[in-house]
Amino acid sequence: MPDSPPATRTYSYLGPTGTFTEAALAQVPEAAGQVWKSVNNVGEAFDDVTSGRSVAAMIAIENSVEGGVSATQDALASIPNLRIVGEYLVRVQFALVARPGIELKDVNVVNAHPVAYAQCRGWLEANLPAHGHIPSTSNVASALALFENDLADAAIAPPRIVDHHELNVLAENIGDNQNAVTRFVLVSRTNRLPEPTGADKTSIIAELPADRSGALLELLEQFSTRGVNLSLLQSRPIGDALGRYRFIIDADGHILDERVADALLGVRRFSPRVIFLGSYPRADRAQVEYVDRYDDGVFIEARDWLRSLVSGEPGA
Ligand SMILES: O=C(O)C(=O)C[C@]1(C(=O)O)C=C[C@@H](O)C=C1
Repeated sequence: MPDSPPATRTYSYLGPTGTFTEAALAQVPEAAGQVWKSVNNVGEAFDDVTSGRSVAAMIAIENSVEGGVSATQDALASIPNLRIVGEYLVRVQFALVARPGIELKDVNVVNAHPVAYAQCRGWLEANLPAHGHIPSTSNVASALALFENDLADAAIAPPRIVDHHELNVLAENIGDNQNAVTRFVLVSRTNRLPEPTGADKTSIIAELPADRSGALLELLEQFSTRGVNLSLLQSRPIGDALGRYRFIIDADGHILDERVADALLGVRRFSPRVIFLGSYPRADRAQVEYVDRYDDGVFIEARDWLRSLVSGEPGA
């Protein structure tokens, strides 16, 4: 009997087609040929994953100019059983686009996704100092809205939008930093850990014990005393009272690396709430560097030594 074809899998992404999020999803080999579901916001993407409608969602988590995407970070802290299984980088460049007939001098109001708007603030202040801003759900939705209503005169959008829609570029490269990059994560409900590659990242969210002086230092010591480098440390308000924060942490290495596992045990002993978001290959595939005394073998040898002392092995 012939094998039945494998069931198609659905991946959610912030659409419509042409967004940077879609460009990030295009980097996922397993998503090729599967169903790509365009959603209007990050909440909808997470909902697709938790309900099982999608096997995974591609979500923007950090921009090199604007910083962390708070909607993503807060959702990861509040929705249980989510895992980051991959990381992808997309260079972001923006153009100011408008319908034919509109010139730069006619622009009073601009449609833009808030994260994109924040990355073009300098250009807007210099070139359209009196402009108004209407937030849109994505970089492509901003441009398409120009065909749906007259609320704005122009939109901030990816430059290639003009290949697919009747729009003109009023200004190219309006981002304040020409090297801007957005970091995306593929989020799923799986409990399976991606294999360690030697070029991995581990993401967690940890809260500090209340009213303890030096608590943040103690949290960071869990990593530094095991030779684990951090590539992200960001605070987000927990939201229930002033002065209460949780910390989003990206650590170099995989949970199956002894030094990372040991650091996580330390965090778990100390923090009232720790969320493990996943260990996954780094987008840049850069090998994690660490000094020899934090190698797996050193941890294993020390544990074996302790075990032999406890079990009373002769010569221990
Ligand atoms: O994917 C898109 O194009 C988006 O509109 C989303 C998004 C984001 O959420 O950060 C993605 C990349 C850019 O930095 C700005 C906006």
